[in-house]
Amino acid sequence: MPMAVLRNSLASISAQIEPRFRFRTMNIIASKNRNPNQNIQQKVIPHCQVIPGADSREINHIVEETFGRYTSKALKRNGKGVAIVWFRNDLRVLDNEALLKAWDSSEMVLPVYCVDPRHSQTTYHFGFPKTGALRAQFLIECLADLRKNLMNRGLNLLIRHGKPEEIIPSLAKSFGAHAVYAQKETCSEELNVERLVRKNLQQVVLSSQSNDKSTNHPQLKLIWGTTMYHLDDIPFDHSSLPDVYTHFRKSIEAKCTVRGCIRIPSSFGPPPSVVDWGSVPLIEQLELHSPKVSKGMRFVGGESAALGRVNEYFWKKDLLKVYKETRNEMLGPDYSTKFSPWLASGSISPRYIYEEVKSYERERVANDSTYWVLFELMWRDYFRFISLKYGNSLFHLGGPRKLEYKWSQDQKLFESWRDGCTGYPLIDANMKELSMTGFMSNRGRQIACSFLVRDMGIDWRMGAEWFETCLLDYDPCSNYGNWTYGAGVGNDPREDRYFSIPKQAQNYDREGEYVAYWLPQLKALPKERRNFPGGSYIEQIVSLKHGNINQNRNQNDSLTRTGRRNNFKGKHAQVNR
Ligand SMILES: Cc1cc2nc3c(=O)[nH]c(=O)nc-3n(C[C@H](O)[C@H](O)[C@H](O)COP(=O)(O)OP(=O)(O)OC[C@H]3O[C@@H](n4cnc5c(N)ncnc54)[C@H](O)[C@@H]3O)c2cc1C
Ligand SMILES: Nc1ncnc2c1ncn2[C@@H]1O[C@H](COP(=O)(O)OP(=O)(O)OP(=O)(O)O)[C@@H](O)[C@H]1O
Repeated sequence: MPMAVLRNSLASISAQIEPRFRFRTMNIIASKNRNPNQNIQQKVIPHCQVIPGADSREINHIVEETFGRYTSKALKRNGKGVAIVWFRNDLRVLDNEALLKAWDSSEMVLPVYCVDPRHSQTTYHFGFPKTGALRAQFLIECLADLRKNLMNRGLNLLIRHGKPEEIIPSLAKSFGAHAVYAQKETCSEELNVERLVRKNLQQVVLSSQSNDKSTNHPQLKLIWGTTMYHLDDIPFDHSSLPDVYTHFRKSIEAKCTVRGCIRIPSSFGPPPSVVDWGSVPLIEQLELHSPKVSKGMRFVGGESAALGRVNEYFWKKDLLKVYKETRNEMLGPDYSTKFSPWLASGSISPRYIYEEVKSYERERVANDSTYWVLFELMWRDYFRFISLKYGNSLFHLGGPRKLEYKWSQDQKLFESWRDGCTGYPLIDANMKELSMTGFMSNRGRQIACSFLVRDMGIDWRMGAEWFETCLLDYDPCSNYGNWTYGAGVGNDPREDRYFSIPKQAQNYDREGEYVAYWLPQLKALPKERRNFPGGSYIEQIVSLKHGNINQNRNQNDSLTRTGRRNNFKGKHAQVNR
């Protein structure tokens, strides 16, 4: 059928069908006109790409359609008085159980976000900024969007600057709130705040008409909400969680199902009467300078943008079906989903992504790629549950296995890594992308981690804390979990996960496009030399533990030992994860 006829007939069908399917059909029309791998193959990467790419009209349309799909008119609330929702890393309206429970248990919901000054302090050991400017900007956008989506559903967002343990109990007292609902966290910094909020709520005495004195303090109700599989559904107590990811995955796949996203009412209102709802903070109020992303990807914060990105990656560009083949690339928006910044801030629920994958499998295709996104989301779940099992040892030098290695804290080496001046283009390009955009591919993160800990022998916590500063998708469990894994102190069944730079460059940046994008001085070199520039680039700060880069231009996996550092025991296997 000629394309114009196909387009007309699809458009006329789409006019007669349900809005949800109409929207997707139009996307099929768009994607039928182009090669789905076009962006991946051409690799003409413009200077700065906004993610998602859709304009605000299109995003609003997606948000309206999606919210409509998850709205139920049959929901009725059953409570009395006021309940507070304390938003933390769950900055969304859809599939937010804390919000729904607060609505259900009250006549009025007060949604609150506390801009915690501790997030503007420094990381635990090495004193880097706790939140870099790029993530701060992303979070500011998340808050603005959350407020907008709450207002569209009859509420607002109260924004206060200060510690939750001071603000929340004081609001509970002023509004006579009987309960505070919030998403449960698992790491000690957040647990400490939960403990203090609960303690201070105990000091608040409500002038309740109830005779039952035990219910006279506002209750803190912590709701599980971060993972794809619910904590209550996994087939083991967290203390007996399998240490090895594959055992964990097989067990949950065999024994659990993912719960459906919850339905929401058409309005969460009315809101309580509030004199001043507070403004969304300006970046300067967080003592940071406004960041400008001039190159690479610029992620837009918020639930609306997150829904836009899911729509773009799955339906509009039709990229889900090739995810497994492209996910190890490093350049541009299309090789992987880029969902992580929104998942980390809770702007999107992993269960929503699960449901979209299942719809895609029904409506388009089910293959290894569609499964693999869920496989990766199970990694995310795994690290979250591992943090429950191992507590603070995830952050300790010896990791969950309490292994002792000799680590260096050489400042000069560390700074060359951090600033992207090691003399290894693949490392330098990745580190520049991280500091300029707040993002780095999974491939890049594994290589940069391996280089820091294995080639430089640097204390892995320095790398993890630098990632904590910079990453838009910083999540304590995924970040420290992956770092302990990469440093060989986590639960990796392989003894030594060494990533050889020559081999990684050959496999994942053969033409040197990635390094030339971030290090334009390499553009003039022949493609095959960009990753191996020799004297045309800055001097290498260390030699590689396995295989000198200059000797290995055409050699994939030389195991020449330089003997420079030998901090690790065990066999040095080179791996491709
Ligand atoms: C040293 C190191 C540090 C990391 N720190 C973080 C972090 O702080 N926050 C974070 O979200 N991810 C972290 N990751 C995991 C992974 O690199 C990112 O989740 C991924 O690159 C995000 O891009 P994406 O959304 O396009 O991923 P996709 O490839 O599209 O994967 C889909 C989703 O699966 C999840 N996922 C994929 N790989 C992993 C993984 N290895 N561990 C946990 N979840 C995964 C993410 O939620 C991701 O959004 C780290 C990995 C390494 C090696
Ligand atoms: N959300 C988080 N982000 C970053 N780091 C975190 C987070 N939660 C906890 N940590 C880290 O967990 C560690 C807790 O260390 P802390 O000293 O308080 O406890 P501990 O287990 O008693 O350690 P130690 O026995 O070494 O004193 C710190 O490194 C802290 O930064």
